Amino acid sequence: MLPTAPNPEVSDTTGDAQSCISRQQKNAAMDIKKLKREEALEYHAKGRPGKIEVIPTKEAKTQRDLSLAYSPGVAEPCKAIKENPENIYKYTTKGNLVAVISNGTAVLGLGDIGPEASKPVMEGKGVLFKIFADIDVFDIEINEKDPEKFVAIVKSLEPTFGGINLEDIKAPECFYIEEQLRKQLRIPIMHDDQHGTAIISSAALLNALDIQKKKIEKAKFVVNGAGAAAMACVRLYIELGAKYENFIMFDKDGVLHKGRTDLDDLKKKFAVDKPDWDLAKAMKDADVFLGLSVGNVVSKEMIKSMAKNPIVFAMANPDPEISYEDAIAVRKDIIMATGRSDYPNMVNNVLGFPYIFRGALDVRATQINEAMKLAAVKALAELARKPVPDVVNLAYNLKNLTYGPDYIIPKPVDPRLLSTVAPAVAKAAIETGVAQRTIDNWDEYVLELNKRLGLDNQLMRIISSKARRAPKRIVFAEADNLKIIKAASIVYDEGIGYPILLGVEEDIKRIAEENSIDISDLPIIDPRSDAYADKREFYGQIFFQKRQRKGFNRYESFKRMKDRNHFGCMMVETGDADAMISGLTRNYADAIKPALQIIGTDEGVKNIAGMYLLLTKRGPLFLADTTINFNPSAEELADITLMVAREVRTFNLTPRIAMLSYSNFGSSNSYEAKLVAEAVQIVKQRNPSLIIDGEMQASLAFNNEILKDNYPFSDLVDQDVNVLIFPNLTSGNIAYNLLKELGGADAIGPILLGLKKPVHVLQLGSSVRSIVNMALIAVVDAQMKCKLDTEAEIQKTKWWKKRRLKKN
Ligand SMILES: NC(=O)C1=CN([C@@H]2O[C@H](COP(=O)(O)OP(=O)(O)OC[C@H]3O[C@@H](n4cnc5c(N)ncnc54)[C@H](OP(=O)(O)O)[C@@H]3O)[C@@H](O)[C@H]2O)C=CC1
Ligand SMILES: CC(=O)C(=O)O
Ligand SMILES: [Mg+2]
Repeated sequence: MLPTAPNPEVSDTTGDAQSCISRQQKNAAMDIKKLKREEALEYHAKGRPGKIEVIPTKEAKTQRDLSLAYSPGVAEPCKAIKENPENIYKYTTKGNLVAVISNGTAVLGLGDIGPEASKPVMEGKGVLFKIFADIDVFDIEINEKDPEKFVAIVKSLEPTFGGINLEDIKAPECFYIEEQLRKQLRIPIMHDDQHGTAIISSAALLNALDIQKKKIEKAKFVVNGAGAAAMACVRLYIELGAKYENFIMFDKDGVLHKGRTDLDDLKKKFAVDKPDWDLAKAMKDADVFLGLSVGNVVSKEMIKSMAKNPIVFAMANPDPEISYEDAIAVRKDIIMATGRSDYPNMVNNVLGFPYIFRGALDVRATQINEAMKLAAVKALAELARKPVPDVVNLAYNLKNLTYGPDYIIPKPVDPRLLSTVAPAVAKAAIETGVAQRTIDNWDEYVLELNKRLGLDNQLMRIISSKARRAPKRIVFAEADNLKIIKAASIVYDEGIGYPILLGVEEDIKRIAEENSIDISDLPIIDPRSDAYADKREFYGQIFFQKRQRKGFNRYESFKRMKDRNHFGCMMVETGDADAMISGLTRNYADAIKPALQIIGTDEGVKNIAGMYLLLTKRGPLFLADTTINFNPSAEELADITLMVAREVRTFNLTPRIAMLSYSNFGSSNSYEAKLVAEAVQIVKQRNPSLIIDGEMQASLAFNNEILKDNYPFSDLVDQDVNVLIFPNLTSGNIAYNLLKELGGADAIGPILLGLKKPVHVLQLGSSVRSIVNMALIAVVDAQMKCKLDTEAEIQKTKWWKKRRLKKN
């Protein structure tokens, strides 16, 4: 059976906006839960072990570079800094470098697992600093529990860093450590588990109280955990108006009560006269539960007993005090948040530390003070009440995320976080006199912040969200290959598409089993088996009709259907699938032939072409033709350019095209140079509004100053070129491979342009990641090409939804 059977019983995720959000988010949660231990370990181990590396920012290639970077040149900045220590910010990385420092005594909710075992978390924080705020990080794990000695070690690191993020250090030592370092150092210090958590949860709390129509002064709080995070949260809530007497706190030995002799001074402040109270008793009629302790210590009954419209922040990581599902199952009127990214309302300090440090570093603040923290709270709370940009909805596969019970705090991928929170923090630092630098032009500062985020990250997010919004059925023609099986299972688990595996069932299942990959949900089709004789017959007939006067007789036509590439293409052609991916194990020309014979080119397209998308540091770059046309004529080159321009627009980008050659604007009279110039003219005639110029050398395309000075007439002056069209296949292919291998750019492709339906052919030996990327492109391509919003299309995918629901 082929996966075409629609199933009308399966209901779609419609309903009112709220239930739609919850449902979609829950499905996303199910996908993430499938993350296996092995996957997490493989992620960390593969390639260069760990998650971060150091990359030089200056050229260091020639003898002269080396003399500048190191001895003798390096002595000059040394002397300049000796003369004026402020110069350290001018000549070194200090101003953008933060230390993430831990002794491993309170790592997530895992407890005292030691400095070595804390390193993956600290590296992870480094990654988040970088991707969300462009801050560089050294993670430092220190084998020292004694607070005095720990302070001395960290203090000695001040010359290196612009700021220090203390992390996962247990209470009460963390209080003393932070206090001492704040007193002794002149750079911003923040214990993230205390203040990052307090800031984020305060913003979420203000919004949750607003939605639940509760007043902070009247709210009754139960706090489980009395450590670093819990104490800082409670203190900030009190600053925001909560009352001391409305808190009851628990540590691992039970309620903090006045009869206990083991309490430190801070805990004593929250001790109550209720020695016989347990968590269950305290939860009755409470308005707010705050969990910063360990996983699974709160029961459904406790949640049931809370006051009307309860607020539950179960923030222990990785497992919350009570699961999202259990909490919402017993209370319809609840606002529920966890520290996890896979449920609604992620209340996690990742929403704060990158932006708080960005703001503090940019004005060279000497500390992170209360005003800066409160500014961050306000900025975050207000941001959640504003309309959500499409890119956030897309990233979470949602239609319309709006302020309400399931959205009380911005999502971590929200690009506005950086440009909202960092300026708020920087302004507060300036106003309270702890900034050593000021910012005069705030608009310019916001532009600068946005630039730091980099377009390439966002582009992949957009593509992946677009794909996940309407997943399509993808045939993988070479499914007896481990890389394909791995990629197909990722495609399925991440909701990118619905893979169909072609090949011998036994072989595919064996490979999957040997490598512990769960493909039990994925249909396997063996085109050679008797079970598909009817399909072969049906496809063979169509193939024969298409090719009978093009060299194929009846016998050959039917025989071809045993070949997986032909069978897969026929599936796409007849609507039994939406896209095909092949080519991992075959040469490119062989893999592409069936697609041309069966699917053919789009209306008005004479020749197909191949394009690569390179994710470079300066943004996405599209290169064509890299795979198909050996020596295109001027007319053909123009066709290729127009196809590329169309495709680039599907990524929501404006194409800015440089037509490359070895000469600049007629500087050579050769046939090759003139051909490119002619192609430019043809394109300009056919689409006068396109931003395009040439013929030009590649270096000119990226050197605006030289272009402006020497060729001020060019359409590309002051344009960021993002498309390179090559004069022939040789140059295109060589350039793409060089950029990929030596330039370190991530490459996605080759993306086939001009076919009527999406078939994509991988390069021999592509990695799992590039296969998944290709699947993303194939799904987006299929969405454009098969009018996905028709009822028939929706019906086709329901078949799959039913499988997924059954499985989960
Ligand atoms: N979502 C987020 O952004 C964040 C979440 N967290 C999470 O909060 C938790 C605590 O972290 P942190 O404050 O840094 O760690 P600490 O070690 O400083 O504090 C842990 C606290 O939990 C208490 N505790 C342990 N077991 C229980 C229990 N069964 N019942 C009640 N209390 C218990 C401890 O009691 P005792 O004092 O007696 O030892 C201590 O007070 C972790 O799970 C962490 O992942 C932390 C920071 C941010
Ligand atoms: C999020 C975090 O910092 C923690 O769980 O410790
Ligand atoms: Mg932490």
